[in-house]
Amino acid sequence: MIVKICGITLPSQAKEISEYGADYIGVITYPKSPRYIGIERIKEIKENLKNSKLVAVVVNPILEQALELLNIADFIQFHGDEDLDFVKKFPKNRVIKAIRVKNESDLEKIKTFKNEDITVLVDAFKEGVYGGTGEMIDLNLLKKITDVYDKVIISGGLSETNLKEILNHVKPYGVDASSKLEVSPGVKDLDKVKKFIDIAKNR
Ligand SMILES: O=C(O)c1ccccc1N[C@@H]1O[C@H](COP(=O)(O)O)[C@@H](O)[C@H]1O
Repeated sequence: MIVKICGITLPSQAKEISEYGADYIGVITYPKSPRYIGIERIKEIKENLKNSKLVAVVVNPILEQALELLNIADFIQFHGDEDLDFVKKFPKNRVIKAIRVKNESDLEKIKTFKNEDITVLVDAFKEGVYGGTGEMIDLNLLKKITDVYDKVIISGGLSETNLKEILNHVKPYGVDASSKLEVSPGVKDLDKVKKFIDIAKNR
């Protein structure tokens, strides 16, 4: 199972979390996020990754900017209102399409990307906030989602205190956490991060 730790802003923390075994390290390129970092800091973080892949999280990007990010990042995560036509302009094996889930009707959106073999990340929907909300998707809905598609990374309020229970109910393609593992926006609590990775890796 893929373990992604997102909202990383500090190269030193990227290094330590990568060395501890995170498969993916996520950075936020959305300027309105308190975890936003610019291209130079993204490059510094990339230089500090051991075996982890770098995921650049975007929200409704300009096409050229998003394509440029793929010169640095291994994956681009579309976390806004991007539709399938836009997402298909990118190599599908380097794309993660985030779907902010409100209710069961969003299963149709997930199937749309499943039909194109595009990896999906599900996050909790919150009006007016694109991500990093710390809010969870209902566990029964998460079960329905992971029954519909095997290439789903689950996110939204995941933490070292709730992950074990969640994994007793669902076996997702991956897990992704950010705000619940922080001491402040963009600054991770490394003990919490390590506990999260240990639980996800069942070690
Ligand atoms: O983290 C953010 O600030 C953010 C801003 C805009 C789009 C996505 C963002 N983060 C993504 O949201 C998930 C879930 O976050 P959380 O664990 O509930 O805090 C996070 O993993 C990022 O991929």
